[in-house]
Amino acid sequence: MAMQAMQATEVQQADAAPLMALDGIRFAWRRGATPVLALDRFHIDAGERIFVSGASGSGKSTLLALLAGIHQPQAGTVRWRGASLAGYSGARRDRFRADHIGIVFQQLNLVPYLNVLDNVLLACTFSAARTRRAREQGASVAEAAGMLLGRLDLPAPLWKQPAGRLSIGQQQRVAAARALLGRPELVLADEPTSALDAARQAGFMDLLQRECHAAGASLVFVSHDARLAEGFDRRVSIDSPTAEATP
Ligand SMILES: Nc1ncnc2c1ncn2[C@@H]1O[C@H](COP(=O)(O)OP(=O)(O)OP(=O)(O)O)[C@@H](O)[C@H]1O
Repeated sequence: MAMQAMQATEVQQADAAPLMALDGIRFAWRRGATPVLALDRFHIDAGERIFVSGASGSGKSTLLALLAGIHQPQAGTVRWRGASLAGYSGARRDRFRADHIGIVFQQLNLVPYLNVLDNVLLACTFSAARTRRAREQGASVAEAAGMLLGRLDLPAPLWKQPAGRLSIGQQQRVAAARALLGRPELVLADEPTSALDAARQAGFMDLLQRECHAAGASLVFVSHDARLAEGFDRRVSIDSPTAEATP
């Protein structure tokens, strides 16, 4: 009975915890060097859309790498639904990322010689959980990918084209579809609009926010361009040395 009560309490705590919580974070590239990122508190609630601004070199990409479990801080805690990632091996962090996080990189990171559809399907290659959730979105993973591509204004005639032959704007939408396939709980975007003109930037921001909302995903979008912050639930600046990123 006592055990059942304890398990119930743990479940309640996990439910109450933010989706992701960074506390007391200090990250330096070399041991003993001055931290390039110092964040006292950065919490992400489920479904929340956060815009992170900061000057070039302020640590925005570093923050995303910590959220994605690519790097680990020298001090502080990174928790996912209340559970610390600190004891995870590299392989377990890779699996955690594949299962729960969609990433749109600054350089997009598409495989140029693979076709559009295969680039999107890569999201599920390393994750049974993403594959299962994608199948719930469509009759098959490929159908779910096609539905997403369609909603992102990439019609079927483009799907068999090598990704490297698409325009930058089209490639950005392919990268967004890959990040969203299989409904990850968290989407991270690292200045993916920097190569677009203002009108296309606005269009892409609308699409990304709309699709994250439809999937129930939280979104952390980093950019030095504060004009893109419209429509987000919260804005956070990481320019100050120990940014306090509370609502
Ligand atoms: N692999 C690395 N090794 C050593 N230092 C690095 C490495 N990557 C980034 N840095 C340094 O860490 C600091 C933060 O870099 P980061 O890329 O996180 O900043 P950013 O805010 O994303 O910049 P930008 O807006 O220009 O992309 C910078 O001083 C940068 O030079």
